[in-house]
Amino acid sequence: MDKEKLSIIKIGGNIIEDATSLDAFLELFSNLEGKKILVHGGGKRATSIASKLGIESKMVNGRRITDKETLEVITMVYGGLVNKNVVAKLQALNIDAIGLTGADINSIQSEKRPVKEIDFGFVGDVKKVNHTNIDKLIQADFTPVFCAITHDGNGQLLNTNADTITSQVAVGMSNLYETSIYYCFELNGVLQDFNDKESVIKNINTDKYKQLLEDNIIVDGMIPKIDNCFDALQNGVEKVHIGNTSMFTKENNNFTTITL
Ligand SMILES: Nc1ncnc2c1ncn2[C@@H]1O[C@H](COP(=O)(O)OP(=O)(O)O)[C@@H](O)[C@H]1O
Ligand SMILES: CC(=O)N[C@@H](CCC(=O)OP(=O)(O)O)C(=O)O
Repeated sequence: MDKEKLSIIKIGGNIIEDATSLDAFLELFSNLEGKKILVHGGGKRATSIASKLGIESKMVNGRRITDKETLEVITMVYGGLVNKNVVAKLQALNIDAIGLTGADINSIQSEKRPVKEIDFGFVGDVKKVNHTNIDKLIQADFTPVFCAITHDGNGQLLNTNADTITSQVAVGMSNLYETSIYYCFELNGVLQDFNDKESVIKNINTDKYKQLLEDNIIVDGMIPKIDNCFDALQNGVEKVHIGNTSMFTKENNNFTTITL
């Protein structure tokens, strides 16, 4: 029997910072048919609030060095401020959303990243997604909204990149569903020429990716994002797309699809 479809949609920090695009996105998300999960970032907001508190933010390879104080900030910002506002806005759109960290219903367990050349502090690498518990919420017609926080099973919260949460939750849920990932951000897709917002690369496979990296067309945060896409596809996820906030609507066919 064919598996039922499940869409896992991620919104990045730039969308969260722009109330108009966030509201427009949430409206489209609320109209999306079928079972769905939302994952949100919020790195920009964490950086600005940390700065107001006199805490400097340090990123290495797109990942936040998370000391004890920074962990407190990200817990308040991702788990509280951003997550609860998104949930409240979805409730206003008649979506019965439930906000979660990975500690809630033991949904995402991770392991503190081992210290090698860099000590990332309280950053977690995902070890186990509890697809059974997450599915209990979905089956009850709740819409899970995940923030970028996981736990280690021993009472420690850990900061985990929202793109990674997305791919790992999708991999876990692909035990039960035919899963598709939509990474939504402020651009139309992965661009061939960063100065031309219409130069969307329609398809990227492993060979094309190698070439784009060599040519320095894909840089910065896009590198770990696409690495997460390939990881998801290699581990059971059916489809992965990168595009703007309306990419999952029928009218929009201008986005990037990642294939192996
Ligand atoms: N070729 C490219 N096309 C589009 N974006 C790119 C490209 N190369 C690098 N990027 C960068 O990747 C960023 C998206 O990744 P990321 O920083 O993880 O953002 P988010 O978490 O908001 O999705 C874009 O804002 C852009 O600056
Ligand atoms: C470990 C790590 O780097 N975690 C990220 C989690 C938030 C995130 O991923 O937010 P965006 O999607 O908005 O970038 C961070 O603290 O920035």
